[in-house]
Amino acid sequence: MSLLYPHLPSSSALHEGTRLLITGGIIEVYRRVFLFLATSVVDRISLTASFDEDDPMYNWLLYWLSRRPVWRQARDIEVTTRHYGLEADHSPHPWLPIKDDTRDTSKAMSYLPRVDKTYHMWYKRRLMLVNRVVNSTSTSSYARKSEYLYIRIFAFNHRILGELLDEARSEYKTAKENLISVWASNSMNNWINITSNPKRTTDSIILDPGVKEMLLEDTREFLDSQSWYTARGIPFRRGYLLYGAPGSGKSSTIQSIAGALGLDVYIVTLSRAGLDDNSLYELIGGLPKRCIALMEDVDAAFSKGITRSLPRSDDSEGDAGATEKPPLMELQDPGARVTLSGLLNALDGIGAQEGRLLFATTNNFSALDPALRRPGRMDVHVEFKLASKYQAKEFFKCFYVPAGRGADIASPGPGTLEKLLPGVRRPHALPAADDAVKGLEDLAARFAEIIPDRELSMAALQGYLMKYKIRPQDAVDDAPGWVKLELGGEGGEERHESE
Ligand SMILES: Nc1ncnc2c1ncn2[C@@H]1O[C@H](COP(=O)(O)OP(=O)(O)OP(=O)(O)O)[C@@H](O)[C@H]1O
Repeated sequence: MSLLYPHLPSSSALHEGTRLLITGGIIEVYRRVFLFLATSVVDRISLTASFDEDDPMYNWLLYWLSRRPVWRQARDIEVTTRHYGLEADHSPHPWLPIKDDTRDTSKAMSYLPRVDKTYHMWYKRRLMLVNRVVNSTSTSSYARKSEYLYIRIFAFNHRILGELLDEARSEYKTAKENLISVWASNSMNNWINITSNPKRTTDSIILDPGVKEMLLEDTREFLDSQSWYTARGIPFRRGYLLYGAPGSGKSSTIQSIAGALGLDVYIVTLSRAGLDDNSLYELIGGLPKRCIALMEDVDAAFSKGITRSLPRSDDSEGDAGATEKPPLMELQDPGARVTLSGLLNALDGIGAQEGRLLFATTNNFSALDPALRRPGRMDVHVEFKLASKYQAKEFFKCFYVPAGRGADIASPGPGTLEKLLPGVRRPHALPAADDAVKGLEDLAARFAEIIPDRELSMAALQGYLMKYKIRPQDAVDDAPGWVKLELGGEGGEERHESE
């Protein structure tokens, strides 16, 4: 002990040590209290909202963020070709140093907040913190990354957040005005925006007179009549079955209707691997309020065809049968397990989304189960046939004077007619607009005379005219030879000549 004694701290050193300890403790307590108070104050004067990437709002906000001037000064940013569902949006990006070339086929770029970094910016004179986070979930069977966006705004109430969301939504909607978004489901049963296409004008779809107008009027009227349906207790949904020849414009018509109504298209692929009755039910239940649900080639999803032998005259019986009998349909894809009754339930069961337009297409109408095509599920049936002479003529005109350019022909600027109708040989010199229109009319009429009625598809006509993009006269001159070839030689020619 006497040996240790000189190494023990003196009483004054002990005193100093204790003092230091207590002072440190007090400072730490103050620090914690300060932090606690600061956090409570910040929590009271700010609000935080989180957005999941699977939610459309996430895209609205990312698009809105990408167009803020804050990125001009930021030193740590993500440069991306992400398109937020606006792939075909070519509006110039305000803050990009590199100008997008519209002829460039590569994707447009934009700036974004980098993942796991917090950015400060001002919104309507309020401080706003933006943070993007990626969470990974992995189980033995799958690994998935999901992205979240956190926005903290210093404000006492939700008004400013509401204004921000409204602004983001309307900026996004404006950018999307001329586009339609196409959605499909992923293996996790979430709707993913796969692309967005420029709207196709209804003028560019050439159907028999009245068909397009009927479809447009019917869909518009349906969307405007929710209260009518509610008052009568009729489920507010409507199904359209477009059937007939391949390449006759079924899908294109649906696209143009979606554009005209401003609705997004949600593709339901019944043969998707891993899709079963429950997930189909869930998927259809997760459709937004107003949209077009599209089931293409609805018969082809089932390898044995929809051939249940039920009396066609009594569809209600067939309907009951659909739930009682085991389904006779099997899917081509062994991984997919949707049954007929599962499909019927998803279409009009309790979980079926109200307010949606369902479009189904098929090349084989008679292969569809009567229960699937009965009114209530498919209310409107439209047959798409091979091209008529009327369609051939109108399509020819539309092909050489794209929709919306008719006005240019009526009052052409310098050189417009040469550009629009480069190959039309007119009897009189340009720029006589009447002559140009007449020249095109004459060519279109000659073309329609050559095309046999209901023997070639519109897609085939389009494919042929594509070879004569700016040579309408040659397209007409060469048409007889092409028709002969298409219809299989002499027989084709005889058929044509006999008309
Ligand atoms: N009636 C039409 N009017 C204008 N273009 C058409 C028409 N029909 C077909 N086309 C053109 O032909 C191509 C194929 O058309 P679309 O895919 O709409 O046919 P579909 O009937 O859906 O074919 P499928 O049954 O094989 O899916 C499109 O590029 C489209 O522009």
